[in-house]
Amino acid sequence: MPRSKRLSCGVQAQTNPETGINALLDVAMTTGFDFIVVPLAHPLRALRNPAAKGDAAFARADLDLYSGDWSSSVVGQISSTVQTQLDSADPAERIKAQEMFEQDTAWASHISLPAVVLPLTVAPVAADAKAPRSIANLARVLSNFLNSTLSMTVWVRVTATPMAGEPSSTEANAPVTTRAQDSWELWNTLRTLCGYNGRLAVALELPDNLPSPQSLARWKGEPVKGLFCLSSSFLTNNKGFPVLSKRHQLVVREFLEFGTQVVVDCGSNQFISPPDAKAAASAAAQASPSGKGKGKGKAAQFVDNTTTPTTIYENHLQYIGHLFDTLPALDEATRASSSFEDSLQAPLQPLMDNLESATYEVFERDPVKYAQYGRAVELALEDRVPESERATRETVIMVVGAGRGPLVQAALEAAERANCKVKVYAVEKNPNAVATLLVRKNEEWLDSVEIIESDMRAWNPPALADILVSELLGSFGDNELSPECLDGAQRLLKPDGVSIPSKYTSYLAPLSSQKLYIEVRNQYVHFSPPDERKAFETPYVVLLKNAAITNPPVPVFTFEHPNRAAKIDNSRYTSVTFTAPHNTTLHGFAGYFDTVLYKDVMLSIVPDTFSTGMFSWFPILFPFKQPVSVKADETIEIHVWRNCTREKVWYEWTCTSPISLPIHNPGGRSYYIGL
Ligand SMILES: C[S@@+](CC[C@H](N)C(=O)[O-])C[C@H]1O[C@@H](n2cnc3c(N)ncnc32)[C@H](O)[C@@H]1O
Repeated sequence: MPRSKRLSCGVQAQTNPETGINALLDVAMTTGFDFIVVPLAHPLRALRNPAAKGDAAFARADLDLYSGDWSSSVVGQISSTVQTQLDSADPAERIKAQEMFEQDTAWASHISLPAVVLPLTVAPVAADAKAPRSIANLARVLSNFLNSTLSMTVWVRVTATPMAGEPSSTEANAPVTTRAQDSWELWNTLRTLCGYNGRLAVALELPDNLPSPQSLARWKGEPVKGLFCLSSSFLTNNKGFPVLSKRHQLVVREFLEFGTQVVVDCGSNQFISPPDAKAAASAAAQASPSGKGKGKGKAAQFVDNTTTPTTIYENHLQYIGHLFDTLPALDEATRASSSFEDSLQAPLQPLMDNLESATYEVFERDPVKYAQYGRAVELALEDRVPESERATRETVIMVVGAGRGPLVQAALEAAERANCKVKVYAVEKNPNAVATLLVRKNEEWLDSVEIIESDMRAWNPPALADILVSELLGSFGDNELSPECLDGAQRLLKPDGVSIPSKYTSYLAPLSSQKLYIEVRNQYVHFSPPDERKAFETPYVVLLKNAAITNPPVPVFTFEHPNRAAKIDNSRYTSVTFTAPHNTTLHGFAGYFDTVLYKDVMLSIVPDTFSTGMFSWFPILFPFKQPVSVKADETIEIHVWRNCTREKVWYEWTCTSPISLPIHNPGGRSYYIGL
């Protein structure tokens, strides 16, 4: 099945000062690239004096390209000297760097570029340095820019380096007086100083020598918009084509799955376009009917003064295209849910609210959930009724919270498979869903099913049930009040009756995600009146994509049914600890659940035991009000409470190590589930 997201690939190349940017863009577009990355400053005018009048000529003339090309096909690169000089000890150098930065960004805004690249070099620091190099002034100047523009994204270009404690590839040769800096740390500092601005993103450069998979995994929670592949990282295969090492391939594929744009960085090679580059480009376009560089078998053209360029790095582009095309096919579940990736949803409240038709329809498309329920009912019937009595003895099944009837249907089919005579009661409190149930009874189920419009906690049944089937589970297991509803409904069950599900457990894991932190912060507008505190004291259902889970999830709360305790107490409290595998910044924790329907028939959204193909539930996010910096090997301690009164259930949560945060949602002041 084809992927829905398309590949977007750019090229970073030098322009010929004589023929200019339009020739480069023509050749890049003819090759099939989507955009080019070029310095904002004109190559011949880069040595400039921004303070001097008339120096605006530093830039490329905006007349070189149509405005549509500037705004869709060009990413500008800010002068790389700026970032180091902005924090120079020399005030004159600092001021000049600020002027250059402002000149670059003002010009980029003038020509409406969609993004600019800000190189952030990771220079080695003195081995005895207490802190990495300062970037405070860079962050201040950058913040001022980000707060003054509404549309442009800044891609902070950093090389992927080993994390603290891991040897760097250059360390062997480096003088002992210096140590390598960690680019993730530098980025983490920069985005923190810039107040987590949503238009600040990462352009990650893959060095020829890749750091460990663990070092690279940290970028999973960061907004990596661009992945820069150096032309020097490409090897030549035995057919003469450029290919990447296995490890590079793996990393590029992972980022392609994220929808990251790839940029082939041609380094400092000069690509000299001929004076009639347009003619050459259109000739190339004719040779390649799609005009998208599909010509086969040509070696990448290194263009120099003596060669007529028609394409640049065509085979490199084809190779990236090949990596994209051979990504694993998306299964039905992934395709169905891809539009929900990293998008926050309020958890359902099926008890307090009446679900809509479209919500039921989404549930009913799940190919796994109902099959597992059917299997569980079938096994329970076989266990309860001796084979000789199955055709004659009527077994009572109650589906409580029947919705539009998929579990009723699954139970009937299970009974048929088990050759068992059953009477099914479908209990539902949503009158709109009951209307559908009645139609299905009249047209499909007839006398085998009775429809009861009632709250399951209030209905008085004509007979007790052998099997009580329900699906009242949320992403955190108990968060849609399955415990309270089933405790109220277990009167309907025979003393030896079976509840499906019989047990469910919630899990949590620490999470790092700039994207989700910013999304939560932006939620304040959805509260009336707008309220940032509420935004951070609300859990959200979210299909996690641009998020890094730092440690495997651990169990939190378990509920079992029926619950025959003399006094039922569904309040819970637990604290869980993790050891940070590396330096990171936490933005909350992810919640999951698994459930035992019957014996070994399970459903799970816990990553390690996930029920493949199921898409009824996404994880839940419990955000932290403020990012929490954690050092490798430090203890992360998270506390969660489930609180109950007669009217409502709510969670409170906090973190007490490595720092303490205020308790989130005390008394359920921002978020609760109504009973
Ligand atoms: C998550 S939906 C599941 C619906 C259906 N069983 C399915 O799998 O598609 C939960 C259903 O339980 C119903 N429900 C929740 N609490 C209930 C209660 N106390 N009594 C009766 N129905 C309830 C809701 O209206 C909703 O239709």
